[in-house]
Amino acid sequence: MTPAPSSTDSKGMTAAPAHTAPMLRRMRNYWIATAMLYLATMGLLAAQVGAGYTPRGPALLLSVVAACGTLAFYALIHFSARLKIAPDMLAALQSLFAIGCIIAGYAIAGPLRASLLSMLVVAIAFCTFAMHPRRALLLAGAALAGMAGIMWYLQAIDPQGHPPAVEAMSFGYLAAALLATTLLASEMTKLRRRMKVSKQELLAALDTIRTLATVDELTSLANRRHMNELLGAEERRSAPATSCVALLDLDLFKQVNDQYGHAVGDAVLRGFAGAAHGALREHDTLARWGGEEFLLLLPDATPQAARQVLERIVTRVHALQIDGMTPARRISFSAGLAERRDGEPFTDAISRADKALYRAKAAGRDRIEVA
Ligand SMILES: Nc1nc2c(ncn2[C@@H]2O[C@H](COP(=O)(O)OP(=O)(O)OP(=O)(O)O)[C@@H](O)[C@H]2O)c(=O)[nH]1
Repeated sequence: MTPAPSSTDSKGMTAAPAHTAPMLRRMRNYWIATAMLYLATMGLLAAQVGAGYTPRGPALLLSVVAACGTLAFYALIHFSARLKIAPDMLAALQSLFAIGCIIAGYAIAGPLRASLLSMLVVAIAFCTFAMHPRRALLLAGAALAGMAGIMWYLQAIDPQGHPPAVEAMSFGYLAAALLATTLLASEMTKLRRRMKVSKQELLAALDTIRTLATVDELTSLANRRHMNELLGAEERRSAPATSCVALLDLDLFKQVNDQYGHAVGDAVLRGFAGAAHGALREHDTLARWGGEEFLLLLPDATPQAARQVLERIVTRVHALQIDGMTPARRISFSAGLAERRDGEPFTDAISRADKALYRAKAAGRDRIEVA
């Protein structure tokens, strides 16, 4: 039998799964396991025939039916997507076929028939893992009904060979084993589902943590921690290349807060981040370094190229219009730009950029100073 992988939503509902490549591979793997089980059973059946416990004709017929059915199911798995057979349905059909074979085996097994009951338990355990618990329960019911039918038939036509009391007690054992297997396996299924949901929740939490660890909440730019990681990675980069860093600081931002309120101040920070981000080259990174201060990393950039990027930012920031601020109030920033010297740690380059920024502020703001 081929377990049908299925997806479970947040409410625990099981959706019909699509025929994905890994799922087909899994179905084929289960098919191989099932085919080996059939092969082993046929070998045992042949041994029973050899020992004279089982009649040759019915045993041969059952073996042929089992082999043809197994091959037919391989083809059905292969073409299941094209034939639009849901994996769950395929698993149910395979289970029914296996149950049918086992019941027929029981009918012809003679004194060894009780051994076939254990195979039925295995088949039902497979079903419970493979499909929705309700469907597995139905199949277990069908298996029990089928066994009850064949046992009744056998004791009716051959009470000597199949004493009614023995058949009834065997049925009792079978019913108890199937019930226990179904309950245990459905508990396992519930456990697996819970683990799957927990795994999804953990992955979502990990995603949130990763975002919190790298992104500044207000501006959605890289945060200081992430920028430090990027600077470290850039320092470790083997290719000798010229990189630049720039510190950007909004001008007279305290006045914005005081005059328009903190919420407008926040909107200015977001507006600045969006405008600046749009002016960057593909591999540049702008991070919120602190309050209204930003650090720009420009890998593989000469000071001239870095300056061009900063000037693009200036143009965009000057054009910013923030809701709640008088249109005449222009947003501006000052910047200190420094080239990273060969092999120098970024902290040194940033420190020079900071001094250049200080000079830009001292010189009247709204300007770029190169270290
Ligand atoms: N709205 C808002 N304000 C912030 C945030 N972080 C820092 N600030 C404010 O930014 C202001 C920075 O003020 P200052 O350091 O005096 O600098 P400035 O007014 O920009 O003056 P210069 O840098 O000299 O041009 C302070 O009033 C901080 O409260 C924030 O997340 N949101």
